[in-house]
Amino acid sequence: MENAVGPSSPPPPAQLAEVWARIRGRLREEVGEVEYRTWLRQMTLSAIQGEEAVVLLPTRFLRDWVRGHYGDRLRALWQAEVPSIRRIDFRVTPEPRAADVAPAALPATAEASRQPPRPAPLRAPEAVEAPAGLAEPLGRPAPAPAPAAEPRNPDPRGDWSAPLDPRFTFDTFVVGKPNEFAYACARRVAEKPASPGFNPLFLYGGVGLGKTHLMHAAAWAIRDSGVAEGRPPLSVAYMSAEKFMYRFIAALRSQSTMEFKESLRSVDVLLIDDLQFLIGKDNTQEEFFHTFNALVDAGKQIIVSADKSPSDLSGIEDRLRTRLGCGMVADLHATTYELRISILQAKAQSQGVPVPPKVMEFLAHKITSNVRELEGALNRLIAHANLFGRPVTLEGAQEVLHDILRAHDRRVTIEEIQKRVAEHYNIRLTDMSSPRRARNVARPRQVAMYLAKQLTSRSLPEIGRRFGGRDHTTVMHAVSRVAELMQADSAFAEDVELLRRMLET
Ligand SMILES: Nc1ncnc2c1ncn2[C@@H]1O[C@H](COP(=O)(O)OP(=O)(O)OP(=O)(O)O)[C@@H](O)[C@H]1O
Repeated sequence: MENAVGPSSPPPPAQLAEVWARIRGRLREEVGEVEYRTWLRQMTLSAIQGEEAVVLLPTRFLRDWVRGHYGDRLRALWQAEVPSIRRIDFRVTPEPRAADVAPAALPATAEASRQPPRPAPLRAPEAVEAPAGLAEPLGRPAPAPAPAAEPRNPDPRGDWSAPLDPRFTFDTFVVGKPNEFAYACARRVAEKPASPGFNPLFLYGGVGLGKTHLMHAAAWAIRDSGVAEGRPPLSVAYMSAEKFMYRFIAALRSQSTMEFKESLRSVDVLLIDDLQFLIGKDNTQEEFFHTFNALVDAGKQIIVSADKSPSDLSGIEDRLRTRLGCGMVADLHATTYELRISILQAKAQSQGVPVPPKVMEFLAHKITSNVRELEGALNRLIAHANLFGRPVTLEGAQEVLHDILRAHDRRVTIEEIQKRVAEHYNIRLTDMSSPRRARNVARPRQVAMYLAKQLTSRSLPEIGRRFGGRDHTTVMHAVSRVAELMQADSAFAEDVELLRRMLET
């Protein structure tokens, strides 16, 4: 469903750079800023060779780590964009970097000499910058896949499940008080899909608490439910609400809405993640509403996730809200200390690395915001221990995680930052999340985003969400713009520094 280019051939280089930027962006959103920066930032796309994407990493250690931990996910993301790509070949970047010299001049390192000659490297941007003059009301990148790059489902019963995350199964989900109800509902749906009272299953809760994990787990189970008896896997379509909107708009532009509708309505299970991003998009909501009805009427299961319950989602049409709430609504609560400990134990065990209980207690006390961050911190510790061949210790943890821990110690919330900045510039608090772009509102908003990045450990996507559902590229743009302005304008810099000091004390 997520395919952005034709199934048979890779796109031309310019489009490929965009595809790669999208894949990295998606990964960054999924793993969070800390994990992305630690492991994935230095990844470059070298070439497409037949069914393989060649991805370079600067060291052997990083290459092995990325291949082991993100290899399947990257392959799934590639396949969703370019179905002809079936494998990823992770290699170590030769010295000097292939970008700087012609392939013939590459030194014959043992690594390089085992590998086939490398076509000219493709350098993709780190992330898509926020386009100037954005037309889209919430400040996300304009939805503009060219008609030529339209998604096509080669086979309506084909493998829609490629974008499902192989790590997100029931087996790897740790159950505790805060999520046991949602877990039980997902299990029930997996056992008896589309039963009345459980269709749709609407999962909601704060950032990084396991909504996506649970919806994927249910989808995997439904998909493979008949396989043991020799039946083929069922078809599952998974996409974010944002992607649904992009695809729908692209289909409208290329006059292929019928195909879009038919292909979607032919799936057995439909998963829509982060439904809050459909807010205010009337046409898309209308289309979603019809797809929703068609699937439920045909006895297919729908699972939806959002950051709020149906009744609290503003900007959603009433009839859709009613439809969304008419199945089972289950929330995932903030984690407890006990659940965080259990999750850490399970994750450490699955990686086969001994982590002393003291370190787990320390992490569970310090990193309380969400599971994604907790997981990212643990992964970082384990990687450092592997890298230097040392055991994980409390002292080591304090050193390795000092940046994350510092941010958590300050305990400044994004809401406090927004409030302080709004007061300081004398604008309304609601303007922090409004679509207004007048300079007198937009600049303070950028300052607040900048401070949120500096003073909290929230990832860019999380910050974007708190500012009216904006995209992470908008936050990135705000952060660099404010930094630039601070360099150029000392009065502005003093102002921002003053705000920072007020918030820190
Ligand atoms: N109970 C749990 N057991 C094991 N892993 C968990 C649990 N809850 C969350 N995680 C892990 O935390 C990470 C974030 O979870 P997930 O992506 O499902 O969160 P989410 O609620 O969908 O977040 P978002 O609001 O950002 O979409 C994933 O790696 C997931 O596997």
